[in-house]
Amino acid sequence: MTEPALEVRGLRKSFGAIVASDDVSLDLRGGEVHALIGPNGAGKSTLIAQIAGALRPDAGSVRLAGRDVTGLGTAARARLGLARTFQVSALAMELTVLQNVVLGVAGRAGGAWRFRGAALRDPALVRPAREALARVGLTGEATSVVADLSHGQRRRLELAVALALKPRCFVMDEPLAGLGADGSAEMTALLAGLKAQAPILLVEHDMDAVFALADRISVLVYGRIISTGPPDAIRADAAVREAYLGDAS
Ligand SMILES: Nc1ncnc2c1ncn2[C@@H]1O[C@H](COP(=O)(O)OP(=O)(O)OP(=O)(O)O)[C@@H](O)[C@H]1O
Repeated sequence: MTEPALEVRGLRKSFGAIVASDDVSLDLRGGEVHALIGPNGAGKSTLIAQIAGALRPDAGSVRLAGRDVTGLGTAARARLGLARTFQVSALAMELTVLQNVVLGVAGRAGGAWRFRGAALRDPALVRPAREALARVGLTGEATSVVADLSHGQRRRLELAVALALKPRCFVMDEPLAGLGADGSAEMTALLAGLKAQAPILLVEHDMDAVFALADRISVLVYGRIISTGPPDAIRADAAVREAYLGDAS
């Protein structure tokens, strides 16, 4: 069997008396969407922050494609192929759609900002940028300034920037937040197609989307994963219904 894209073992993180991650283990396998759900305060953000390298765990490990990255920060993990999206938008509002993607690729390749003009003409950067834009349906907006885009278009552009870097895995923080019904449906369809390229660890509050998209779901309650399985099994799990889904119905 191939290595999981992401492998989390025994993560622990406490804030004073609060145990926000309590011996959490999970993996993300090639080709899947693995959703992480749980009530407010269950520890989803804390877990994602440790996986992305923004927060140091008290104990446990994170492996990316078999490599132990527990001691590395966010930038190093990103360079190794972990794409964390939708947390804070890093788009340059005054630049065009295509420029944003090209400069994203150039930045990762170590290109300096002062060579921006050269980067924007370099076919080795422009080609993958255009491919990524096509993938998210923004080819027609390539020359639009980001400030003129709709919220939904900006979200797709963020995805294009991540995609152009050819990540090994995506860690997505509420990709549907703030999108209306149409935008959510569009993004959900896009994510369903993306997972073949790189698997997705997904935190999302929209349960309809989670159950439609996920191949597996892990349920986090008080910092612990109480169940992991395919959507049907999670829906039928009595402990999950009691702890979480029951609340919503
Ligand atoms: N920096 C911090 N200092 C102290 N307590 C924290 C900190 N970050 C998180 N917590 C606590 O850890 C627990 C888990 O919080 P976390 O934000 O990870 O949950 P969540 O599942 O992401 O919640 P939500 O769905 O509301 O975003 C909560 O009790 C929270 O108050």
